[in-house]
Formats: sequence, structure tokens, C-alpha cells
Amino acid sequence: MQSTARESSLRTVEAGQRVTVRVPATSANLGPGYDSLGLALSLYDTVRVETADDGELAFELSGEGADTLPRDATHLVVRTVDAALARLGYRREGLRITAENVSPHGRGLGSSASATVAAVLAATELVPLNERPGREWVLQLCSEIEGHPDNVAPAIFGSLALSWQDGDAFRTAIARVHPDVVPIVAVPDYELSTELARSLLPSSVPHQAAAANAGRAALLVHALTKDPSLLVPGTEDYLHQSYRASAMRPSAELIQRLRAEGHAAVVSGAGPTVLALAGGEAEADEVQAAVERFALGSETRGGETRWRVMRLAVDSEGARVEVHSR
Ligand SMILES: Nc1ncnc2c1ncn2[C@@H]1O[C@H](COP(=O)(O)OP(=O)(O)OP(=O)(O)O)[C@@H](O)[C@H]1O
Ligand SMILES: N[C@@H](CCO)C(=O)O
Repeated sequence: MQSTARESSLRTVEAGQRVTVRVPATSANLGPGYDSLGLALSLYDTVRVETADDGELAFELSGEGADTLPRDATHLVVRTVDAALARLGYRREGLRITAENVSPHGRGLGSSASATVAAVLAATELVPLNERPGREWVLQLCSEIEGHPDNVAPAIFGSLALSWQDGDAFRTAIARVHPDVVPIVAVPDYELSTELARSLLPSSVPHQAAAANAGRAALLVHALTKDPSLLVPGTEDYLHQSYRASAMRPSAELIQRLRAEGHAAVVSGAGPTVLALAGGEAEADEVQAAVERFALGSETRGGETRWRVMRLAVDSEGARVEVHSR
């Protein structure tokens, strides 16, 4: 293939560099925070990127997607490293990618955002120090690639990210989560792509729904940071969950059941994982027991689905970068 004028004007990054990035999984929306709120979770993907001068691509993939992800230039991490380098005025020759993927794919735990953040952060470390952009630049590029900032912001910065868009600029504010909050995820055995889940949403909603949602989103920030006793009303959503329920019936049923029992349960991201936000360890025990009862129940669709339940913590560090050699 002939290289374009733009490609040939790019400088080549130095070979023999090795960068490891560990990125948390994230849960976006949290009920009423559609496309704006996201929480970093203590479940981590690790990606190592190594530059070589042989022009080859090599992969060592383990965990989620190890048998199905492409092992060529279409792999999300490679595509994104290339895109980030190009924006910085660089290209690479050979690349070795070693990935340990823990976050489940297509389940609403921000796996594509974690991979994107890992790739962009790694790319920024491959260019000379005086040309290296900061994390706001990383937020901007990752949000453009993902199309929305709600997963990438907490993946980069940790904790609770409140993100918004000003024209073309993506912004985020980071808030510390109340220490009593315990996130529990119930990951079903079926996938739902974000693209499909987004196609189910209407192009407009009634003003009344938008107004109700604004109140709950504001309350949720207070509940998550100051008063977890308000998590149940704070997680009520009017913008997306009901429109998507038909594509994730078992998850919708589990959420209904948990909320009826007084727990703050929502669809994690675009689903189908269920996220419950407990207000302490005792409630977290109750949530786990309730999910297990639901999963065993033969009278509901919950019994037809296999669930992996994980009691996690809020990650407050965000993406961590280690540079091994340069
Ligand atoms: N670590 C990874 N390496 C390479 N590709 C990945 C990786 N993680 C996710 N992907 C790609 O992204 C797809 C999943 O993206 P999708 O946006 O549908 O779901 P998600 O990011 O897991 O969930 P959500 O955005 O709802 O939180 C996978 O099928 C795969 O193609
Ligand atoms: N806010 C996004 C999160 C998934 O990437 C959505 O619900 O579609």
C-alpha cells in the first residue's frame, strides 16, 4: 500500500521502548447519569506495548477475548495506538502487544474504553518527553474515539467522574465517593453491544422525563459522595433503561427485584451487567444473597441465565502507567 503524504511526514517512534498500563473497568450512567456519570471499579486490564524496528505486529493475549480478538492492525489497541501517535505527529514500525484482559467484553463494564485509554496513554509515553501531552489530552482523544466521555473519564482519573461536553471539548470533574459505598456487579452470560443498545433509544424524550431525570442525577451525586442512604431514589433513570429493557430482559428483571427489596440497582453502562450500589458491607451481603436467590429461581428468566457476581471497590487511582525502558 502506498503511504499518503501525511503518513510520510510522520516521525517514527524509537524502537525498544516498553510501557505497561493498568486500567480500571468502569460503570457508566449509574441510572440517571446517561453519557455523563461513570465510576471506576477495582477490576483491571493490563496492556503492555513494546516498540520494535522490524515492522511486525505480535500479540500475547490472555483472559477475555483471547480466542476471538483480531491479531492484526484492526485490534482496538493497535488501531488506537496508531491513531494517537498520528495525532502526535508520529508513527511506529513494529509493535508487540501483551494484554491481560479481565473486564468482560460487551457487558457494560467499559472494556472498549479501558482498551482505548490503555492504548492512548501508552502512545503518549512513546514520544519524547517534551512532546508528551497530559491527561486532559488523553481524555479528549479517548472521548472522541468512544463517542462519549462517561467510561473513559473514570478509567483515566479513577473515582466518580462527572463529564460533559463544551462544543467539541470533553471535560470532566472528579468527585470522591463516600467510603461506605460498595459496588456489586452481576455479569450475565449474554452480551449486548453498545452500538445496538444505543440504537434502541428515542431521538427525543418528553420534557417531564428530562426534568425528572435532572433531579435524580443531581441527587445521585449527593448520595454517592455524601449520603448513601439516598442511593435508591438517586439511581432512578428516565432516559435509557426502559427503552433498552427488551434487549436485556433477565437484567431488567434482576434490577426490578433488587429495587423492590430496597437496593440501588441499575444497568451498568449500556448493559447487560447489573450494578448495585450498596450503602455498606451489610447491605452488600444482602445484595449478594438476593442475586444468588434470583439466579437460582426457576420462575424468572434469571434462572435461565448464568451470572457472575463480583463484590468490588471503587478505584480511586485511575489508569497507572509504568515505563520499563526507553
Ligand atoms: N481489551 C480489549 N482489546 C481489544 N478489543 C477490545 C477490548 N475490550 C473491548 N474490545 C472491543 O470492544 C468490544 C466491546 O465494546 P462495547 O462498547 O460493545 O462494550 P463494553 O465497552 O464492554 O461495554 P460498555 O461500553 O457498555 O460499558 C469488544 O467486542 C471488542 O471488539
Ligand atoms: N453511556 C453509554 C455507556 C456505554 O458505553 C450508553 O449507555 O450507551
